[in-house]
Amino acid sequence: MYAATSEEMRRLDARTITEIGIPAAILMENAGRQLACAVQCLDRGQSLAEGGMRVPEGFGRGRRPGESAADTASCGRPWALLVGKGNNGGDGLVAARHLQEAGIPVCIVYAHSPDTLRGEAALQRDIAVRLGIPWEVYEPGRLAWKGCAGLVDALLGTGTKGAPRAPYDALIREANASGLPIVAADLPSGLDADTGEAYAPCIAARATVAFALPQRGLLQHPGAALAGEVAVAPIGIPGALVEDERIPVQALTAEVLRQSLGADPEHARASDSHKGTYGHVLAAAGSAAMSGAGLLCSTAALRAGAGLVTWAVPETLAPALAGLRPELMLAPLPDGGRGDWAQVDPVALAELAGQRDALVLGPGLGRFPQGDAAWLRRLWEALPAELPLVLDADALGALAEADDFAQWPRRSGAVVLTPHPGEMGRLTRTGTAEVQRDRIACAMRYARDHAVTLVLKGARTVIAAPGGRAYVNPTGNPGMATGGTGDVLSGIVAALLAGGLEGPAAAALGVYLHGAAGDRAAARRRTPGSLIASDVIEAL
Ligand SMILES: NC(=O)C1=CN([C@@H]2O[C@H](COP(=O)(O)OP(=O)(O)OC[C@H]3O[C@@H](n4cnc5c(N)ncnc54)[C@H](O)[C@@H]3O)[C@@H](O)[C@H]2O)[C@@H](O)CC1
Ligand SMILES: [K+]
Repeated sequence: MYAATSEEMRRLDARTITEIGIPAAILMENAGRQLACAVQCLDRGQSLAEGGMRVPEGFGRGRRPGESAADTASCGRPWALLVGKGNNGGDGLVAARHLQEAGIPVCIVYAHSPDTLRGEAALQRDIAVRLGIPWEVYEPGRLAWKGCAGLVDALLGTGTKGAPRAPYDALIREANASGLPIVAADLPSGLDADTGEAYAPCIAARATVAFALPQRGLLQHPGAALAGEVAVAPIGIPGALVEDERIPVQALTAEVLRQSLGADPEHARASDSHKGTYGHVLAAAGSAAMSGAGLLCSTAALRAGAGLVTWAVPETLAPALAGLRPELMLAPLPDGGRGDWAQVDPVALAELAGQRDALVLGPGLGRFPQGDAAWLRRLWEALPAELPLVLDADALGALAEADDFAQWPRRSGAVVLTPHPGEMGRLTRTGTAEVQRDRIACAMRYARDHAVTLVLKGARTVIAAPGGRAYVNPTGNPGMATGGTGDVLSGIVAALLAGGLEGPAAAALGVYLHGAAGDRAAARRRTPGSLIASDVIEAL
């Protein structure tokens, strides 16, 4: 499912109106009707999914502590529709009419005088007046919130620029403080539609109805949390136009994996296959203090379906690591008796890797005292150009030391980088906060500029392909924020590369399976906090 920027959405709306000839009032009618439908779900004590609305994979959410299914039933109390002066407000006015028709009491609260509405929104205002729907204009501190069943946030939509100004700011604060369930029209007011960044203040919604396509900002935190459960509602924008717009960002689903990326989440195997069919991974990972990272990475590669996995280690460490996992082969590399990677010749590692189908480098390597970028560059140049490569953890630290990575010789094989936000901040020479501010754009830019597949980890991991497309993963849970899960992911991706998938497909499928395994593993435990990385491997 595509996720649009506000500019892409504006273009789609405009083309639907001008090229196809569907009047704007019809789009608004469809949007408002779907918004009313969501209110009716909550009014019946149902989630949007339970009420039959289309909630894509990963867009649902459980109830927060203290919430019950029944706490949204109106019991004769009105739903207040908070209406801004743009078209988002117009959607709210349409919803008010449909709710009144359905016998649900409503009242309209205009942020500004209703005289300020224009176009289709003004049309809806006039209809609401003729139908006798009660209304008032917001005055700070004067609203009787306690008498309401819930709120509809139709204040600001995709036409918003920057933080909500008066009177929206005060109204949003009062709405959040009321504790009432809020259904947001298109996106929570105060959310940056493109980045998912929340301005102060921002509506914290129980549910959001995204019109036609979800905004990009709904895919990333904090937007994803502030939107609550998200239903994506068709409003009449033709699918052919959406395809024609060539929107680069998609929410990852099993269907997107199969259709856009040619990767099968079911991982079916041909009956006449053999271990050679599934490739041989070389995992260069682990050191004296962090041998577990190497074990997790190579075991995950086995569980993810690699035909064979060899674990390369500095030779001094090999005796202690032999036999930890009987299915693994061990490749000791001369280390001058020091037991660390800094003494291992990168050319020797490249020779070993050249006989395999994919190399994963990085988990638990330890940082080298100096010159690690030079070490990595020597390896990069010694490796066969077509060999698929995953760089993770300490290998990314080494890469971040290089001033000229964009000028390194391009590889014909896949290169997948799997940074967490801190590592990404170092790779981009910005910082974690800057990366997190607009994760999707940051990942897309890096992938394009460096011709790599970039996996930006964290809640709602972003997979950006060198060709410009990006995918946002819905699977996974906070229990996976524990040491070693990253090592597991890089092992999985390496296995999928060795099995023959392209970089973006291997990365997207790997992230998806990793999260899904984490979800299964968390479901088996009493609290997600007790999840450990080995559980994720066992759940693969
Ligand atoms: N034809 C269309 O374009 C459709 C649009 N629809 C709705 O229309 C919305 C977009 O409508 P608009 O483009 O009118 O914009 P909005 O309804 O998002 O509101 C923009 C209004 O808020 C003001 N504003 C902008 N930034 C502000 C800020 N930071 N603080 C306070 N006020 C601010 C603007 O001056 C403008 O009056 C969508 O989100 C969707 O809900 C739907 O009705 C479907 C069809
Ligand atoms: K809104």
